Amino acid sequence: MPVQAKIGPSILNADLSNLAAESQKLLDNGADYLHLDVMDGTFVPNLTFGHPMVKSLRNKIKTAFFETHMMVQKPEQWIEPMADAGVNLYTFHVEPVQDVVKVCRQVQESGMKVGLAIKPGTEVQELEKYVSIADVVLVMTVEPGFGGQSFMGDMMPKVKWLRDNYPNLDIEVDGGVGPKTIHCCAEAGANMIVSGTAVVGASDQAQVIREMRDVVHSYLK
Ligand SMILES: O=C(CO)[C@H](O)[C@H](O)COP(=O)(O)O
Ligand SMILES: [Fe+2]
Repeated sequence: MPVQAKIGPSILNADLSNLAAESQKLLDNGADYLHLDVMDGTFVPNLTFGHPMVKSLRNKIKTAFFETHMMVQKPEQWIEPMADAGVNLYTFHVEPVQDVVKVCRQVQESGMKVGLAIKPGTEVQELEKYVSIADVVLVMTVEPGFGGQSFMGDMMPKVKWLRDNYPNLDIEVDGGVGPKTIHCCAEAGANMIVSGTAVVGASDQAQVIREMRDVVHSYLK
């Protein structure tokens, strides 16, 4: 099936004390899914929230598609709690994991889709052996850990390599993506766009989301 253009705002830099309202606003403004950044203070030098928060959010927002971006040292540890919390797509980094295939299977057996993420320093070919089992691959365009960083355009060859080799793969980019950087992401072949600061901080969220989706759509064959 041909891939679709989807915009998934990251709530990392939103007002987390008001997460349900902030999330609902993003969805009302046209977000296709929510990207929830989970950090454990070990895999990355920052700490956010875990499954209790995601479960509370799910209790308020029943139907939206939730992705958790697991920036954690032991992704296998959080599969069951996140499935129970109502997560739809469990995206984890391959770097700290010994047996990526096994963790992918565990995620899928728990009822979630599985995404595989790579940090800027990781070769895209690392993903090649897992593409057939992954539902989504995520190419980080900043060093994971913090929102509001500058987009790394030199990650685009990874996206292009994936799109050239896997025309029907869901390819996600995350980090510093907004109206100024969406064109090169879309041209390289990304179709799932995570955008935090540029969307959350916009005076007209709906317009920014629509603009980015239109740009991605224009590059899809
Ligand atoms: O995974 C992340 C950081 O590790 C965030 O999803 C990402 O940084 C989004 O925020 P922004 O668009 O502000 O960069
Ligand atoms: Fe993220």
